[in-house]
Amino acid sequence: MTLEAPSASTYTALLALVAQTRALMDAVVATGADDEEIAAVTEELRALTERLDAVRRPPAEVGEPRWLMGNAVVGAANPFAPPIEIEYLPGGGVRAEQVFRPLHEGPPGLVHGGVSAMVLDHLLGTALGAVGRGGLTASLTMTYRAPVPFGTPVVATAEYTRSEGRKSWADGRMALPDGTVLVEATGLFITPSWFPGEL
Ligand SMILES: CCCCCCCCCC(=O)SCCNC(=O)CCNC(=O)[C@H](O)C(C)(C)COP(=O)(O)OP(=O)(O)OC[C@H]1O[C@@H](n2cnc3c(N)ncnc32)[C@H](O)[C@@H]1OP(=O)(O)O
Repeated sequence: MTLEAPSASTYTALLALVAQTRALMDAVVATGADDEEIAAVTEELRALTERLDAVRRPPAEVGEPRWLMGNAVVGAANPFAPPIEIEYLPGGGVRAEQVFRPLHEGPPGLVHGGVSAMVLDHLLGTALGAVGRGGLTASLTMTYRAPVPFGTPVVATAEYTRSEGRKSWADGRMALPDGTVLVEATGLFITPSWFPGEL
């Protein structure tokens, strides 16, 4: 059985499910429960998974109202998404403030470099979308200057830099609130021929 696009009330219910699932994921990462308790919880989760998996919603199309709900960075319906809330800056560019969690760990106590790349990739793409230059990442170059901490706010920003035909570039970075730069990214995005004109 397949659902139509979720209604507003289903969407609200999904948000609650996702928030609870994020809490579950954090608990799984940190749990010190004994073997028996872990096995019992796993059995309950297996049953819950089967119930949710019994009905699937259709995949989203680019540009439809809820097309980013499953997105791994900003998706309201995706428990894996931190999620990042992106602010569009008046002078152009985008900004997101984020507190990463132990779920995003790479080296002990620090955020995984791939998570930083994922977040900055999305932010660069959003900065390009904001100026009508939406596209897919063709290359992404990361420079890691200092470890990204979790449990404390980190500020990510990005902006469009230039275009040549279907190719566009954007720069971005993650910094501590005092401006100390931790990670820098530059990306080339290409607008495929099938992309909608305005994103
Ligand atoms: C508002 C909401 C915003 C949401 C933001 C979302 C951000 C998330 C971004 C992503 O994560 S996207 C997912 C990861 N990326 C991909 O899956 C892309 C996979 N690759 C492709 O689909 C195609 O390779 C691509 C669309 C990027 C390019 O295919 P095309 O067939 O359009 O390229 P084509 O071969 O015609 O080349 C066009 C130009 O780009 C150049 N080019 C292509 N791929 C390149 C590459 N990888 N690196 C450098 N240059 C490249 C190519 O040389 C050429 O240059 P010139 O015009 O100067 O001759």
